[in-house]
Amino acid sequence: MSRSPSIPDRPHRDIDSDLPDDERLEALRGHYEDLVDVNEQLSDQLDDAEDRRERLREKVDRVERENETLKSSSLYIATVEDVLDNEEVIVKQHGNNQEVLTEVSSRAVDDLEPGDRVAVNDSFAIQTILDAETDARAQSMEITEKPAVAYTDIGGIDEQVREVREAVEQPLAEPELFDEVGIDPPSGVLLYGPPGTGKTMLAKAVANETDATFIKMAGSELVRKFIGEGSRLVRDLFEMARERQPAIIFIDEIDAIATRRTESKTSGDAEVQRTMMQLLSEMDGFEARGEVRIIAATNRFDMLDRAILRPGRFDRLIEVPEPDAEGREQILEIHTRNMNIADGVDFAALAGDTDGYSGAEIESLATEAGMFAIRNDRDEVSHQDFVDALEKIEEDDSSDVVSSAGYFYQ
Ligand SMILES: Nc1ncnc2c1ncn2[C@@H]1O[C@H](COP(=O)(O)OP(=O)(O)OP(=O)(O)O)[C@@H](O)[C@H]1O
Repeated sequence: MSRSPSIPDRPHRDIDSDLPDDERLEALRGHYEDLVDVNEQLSDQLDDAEDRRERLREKVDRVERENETLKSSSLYIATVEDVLDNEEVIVKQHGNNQEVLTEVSSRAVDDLEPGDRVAVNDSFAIQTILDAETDARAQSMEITEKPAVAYTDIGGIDEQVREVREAVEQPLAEPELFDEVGIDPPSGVLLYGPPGTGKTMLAKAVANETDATFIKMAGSELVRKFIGEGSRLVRDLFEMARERQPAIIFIDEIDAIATRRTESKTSGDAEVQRTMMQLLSEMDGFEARGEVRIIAATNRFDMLDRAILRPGRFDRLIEVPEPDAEGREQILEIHTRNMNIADGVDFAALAGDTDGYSGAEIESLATEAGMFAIRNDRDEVSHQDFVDALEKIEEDDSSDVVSSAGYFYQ
């Protein structure tokens, strides 16, 4: 706090009454000038004090108003859509989907990100950012405005890319085609196949190509991490997609919530069952020609409850298999695009040596080969680096088997 300025001393002069008249007059004039000086200083100080009082009064008014608003009104929940440069954000109120541009303080703007849930008052001023704990929804969903995956980043599954484009991209990009012909596009697309073959990539690539928001939820997390909240979160997932449409909902590991019904009736099973029923009812009430498309993925097709495969639900099944030799070569080329590759690296031969490798494993092979080059002080990756990397991966894999077997038999 600034200290008040000190009050100037009252000017004082002893004027000798015996002085000749002209000298006394001179002394009195000097005294008068001192008085005028002090008067000016005091009047400046008074102006300053009045300014300060005005500023304080404004501050008190503002705090009182904020206090009143907080006391008197309920707050509404909204989602931050966009944070602009000039301390403004766009929020969308839940329920009526009204989009509003609102100002925030420079302090608060740094804490806000698109996708955050906030509480706003009647005039849409943001009062609180709902933290992650209040907001399991934010934690359970991964929302990406524009995923950085293109179709050209996906190798070896051209046929699957074509099918997904037809079932997901076309209804979003050219809905009139379906209107004209008078058919509904597939409601949901189920990608199934071994881990690491590009299912998530495919879903992200369609979102990217169609400028749709990508909203991912992992089935396994719904049943393990957000126990008791599964069905609410599924409802939120669809609501979020409608708010942000065009959107692609991607439910990974759908088998975790859509397993075949077992005989056991534990409370955990009942909870999973409720989550699945919510998913089915969301899908049944869904506008097939709308701007939200649903993709799910599983590595355990055999375990799925057939109820989710009925027409109007996941009615387009696309198998994403492990890549064949040609596919592996393409994937190797994709993952070495930004690497400094020496002449003489034979991708076709490497593809032949990696039978049974998934796309994800081929990506690790490329990274491992790069590590060999670095270890040997080279900035170019040679064919031998790939061969060494392959050997290391196979060794690591076989020691994994030994250790897991050891653990199993303990
Ligand atoms: N067909 C592919 N082409 C290029 N890269 C691939 C391919 N498949 C997998 N990858 C690489 O592996 C990573 C993991 O792939 P992705 O997450 O799409 O697999 P997934 O099939 O969804 O696996 P999971 O079933 O384990 O979720 C990708 O980020 C990518 O780098």
